[in-house]
Amino acid sequence: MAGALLEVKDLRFAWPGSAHDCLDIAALQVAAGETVFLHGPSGCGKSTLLSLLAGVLLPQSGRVALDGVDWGDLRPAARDRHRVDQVGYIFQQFNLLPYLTALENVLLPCRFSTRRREAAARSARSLRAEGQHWLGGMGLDAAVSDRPAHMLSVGQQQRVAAARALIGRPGLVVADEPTSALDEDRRDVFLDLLLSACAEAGSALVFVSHDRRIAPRFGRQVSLPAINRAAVGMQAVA
Ligand SMILES: Nc1ncnc2c1ncn2[C@@H]1O[C@H](COP(=O)(O)OP(=O)(O)OP(=O)(O)O)[C@@H](O)[C@H]1O
Repeated sequence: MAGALLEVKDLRFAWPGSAHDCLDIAALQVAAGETVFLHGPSGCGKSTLLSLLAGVLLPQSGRVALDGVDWGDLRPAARDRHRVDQVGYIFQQFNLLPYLTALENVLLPCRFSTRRREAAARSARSLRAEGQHWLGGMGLDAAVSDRPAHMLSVGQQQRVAAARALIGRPGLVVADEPTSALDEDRRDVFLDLLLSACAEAGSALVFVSHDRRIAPRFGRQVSLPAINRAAVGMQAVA
């Protein structure tokens, strides 16, 4: 894939103290703006792979490059900068700061990333307006934006986490099982909003879930056991 946004090549990763590789992936590429559904059974390494894609973990060998930059070539501070510039992360537990308001949570990446602050400032009259734009894009009205995160429902927190991932239009959004706490209707509404917001931002999306029913909503489906040479025998239960 020419000019892939995300490129994995000959990646091998073992958790410290483990005698076995958790992941051994010859190649995986994601194009700019592409939406990828990553699935596989519990424990097969989906969250570990997301951490490697986002430069939170480094492989023992091989290359993981985002926007042409190999995470392994960066010192820790530069890695943190590249991550906040280029990656929006939606965690399973959302990881909002509880005493900040919804809007303050959404604006956090702009505090730490000049690139995202400038991108946000180009798009709206003020950062506040841009934060509200992404909250609105995730179906949250202005009344929610000034409420502390700990006073929001689970569904609202999840939408705030998505708006925070999207502000400043990072190249890549990764989402780790963000729909696992939702019923089917709310899951579908959330996915509709997230997919349209990623399209508007021009962000690629790598979305992890056990729930294969939502797979057709994505541009591409990737079975982790199918591409992981360390996962002998896992494919049968994927
Ligand atoms: N911090 C850690 N230290 C050591 N081993 C870990 C750590 N985190 C995960 N593992 C191990 O790595 C393997 C892959 O775990 P991971 O959480 O990536 O799987 P997963 O596919 O995301 O699972 P699930 O669908 O249940 O969330 C598991 O065997 C797990 O025990």
